[in-house]
Amino acid sequence: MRYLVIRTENLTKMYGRHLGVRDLMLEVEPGEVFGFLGPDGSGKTTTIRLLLDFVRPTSGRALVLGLDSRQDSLKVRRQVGYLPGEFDFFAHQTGGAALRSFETLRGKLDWAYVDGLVERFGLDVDQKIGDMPALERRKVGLIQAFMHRPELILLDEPSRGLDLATQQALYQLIAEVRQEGRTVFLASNSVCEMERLCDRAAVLYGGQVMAVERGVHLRARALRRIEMRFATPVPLGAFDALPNLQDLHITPHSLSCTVRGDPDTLLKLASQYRITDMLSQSLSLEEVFRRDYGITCAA
Ligand SMILES: Nc1ncnc2c1ncn2[C@@H]1O[C@H](COP(=O)(O)OP(=O)(O)OP(=O)(O)O)[C@@H](O)[C@H]1O
Repeated sequence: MRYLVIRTENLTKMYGRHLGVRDLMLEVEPGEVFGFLGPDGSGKTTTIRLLLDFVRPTSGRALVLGLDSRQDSLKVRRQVGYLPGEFDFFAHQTGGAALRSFETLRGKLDWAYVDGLVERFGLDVDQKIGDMPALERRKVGLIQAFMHRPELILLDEPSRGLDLATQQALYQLIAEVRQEGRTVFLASNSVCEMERLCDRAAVLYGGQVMAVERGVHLRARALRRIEMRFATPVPLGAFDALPNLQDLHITPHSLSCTVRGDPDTLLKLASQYRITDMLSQSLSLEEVFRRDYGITCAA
């Protein structure tokens, strides 16, 4: 069987009668940045917690780094890097002491690498975590997720609460991890982040995967707003047969519509008439996903 960094087979979690996630069939390849895109409550955190055996599946199973997430949960937790949605551990310790504590969990660390991360994120390692502002606590969370150079890093809403400099440092780090052939699983509700960082993204909605898109092809779902003016009257039904038009509004001398994907057929048909003016404007991916899945772009 082909090696996958994450494989889930009909992974389902019910919280009593309340759905967490249903029938997830995820396949994450080595070396990719895999996005997990969905609005709040769609099941992103539940999925990550299932992968780490913090919650138990109702049915189905997950393999992480080739290990069964339940039977080998300790090995999985030791080997992966994980940024939880909220990082609130070691409140009584300084940032530096907390990072050292992770060595017992994860085995010998390369401290030159860890110190480099501390410097890049600008963390004050002498401050007690309990006294830190939320941003500094997030930095501790990020550093501990990357510090042991894991093969797989699970990030739950990593940009939440970050300032621009920290976000840039994070994006750079993710790019480096990818270059080294390691894998990142990134849960986020930001389409912008997905498009920017991910090789592929699964779109999660209501606990189910709606689609898996290549990052660059997130654009293939693109929507374009097109407006045209015509010198001579155009029959009102002239464009009715085109399947990829939405919001079509036509008068004898003008047309406005939203085109999904390639505008070629519209342009060929319209060119039968004399066009005096034209406007084409790409709608953002945010708008694309808002229309498709009701997802909004937070970043
Ligand atoms: N412990 C729990 N008990 C009952 N329902 C839960 C529990 N944890 C999560 N849920 C429900 O499962 C669904 C998925 O939640 P989950 O937190 O995984 O989504 P999410 O996409 O990570 O959203 P968020 O970003 O808001 O955490 C939601 O409807 C949520 O209310």
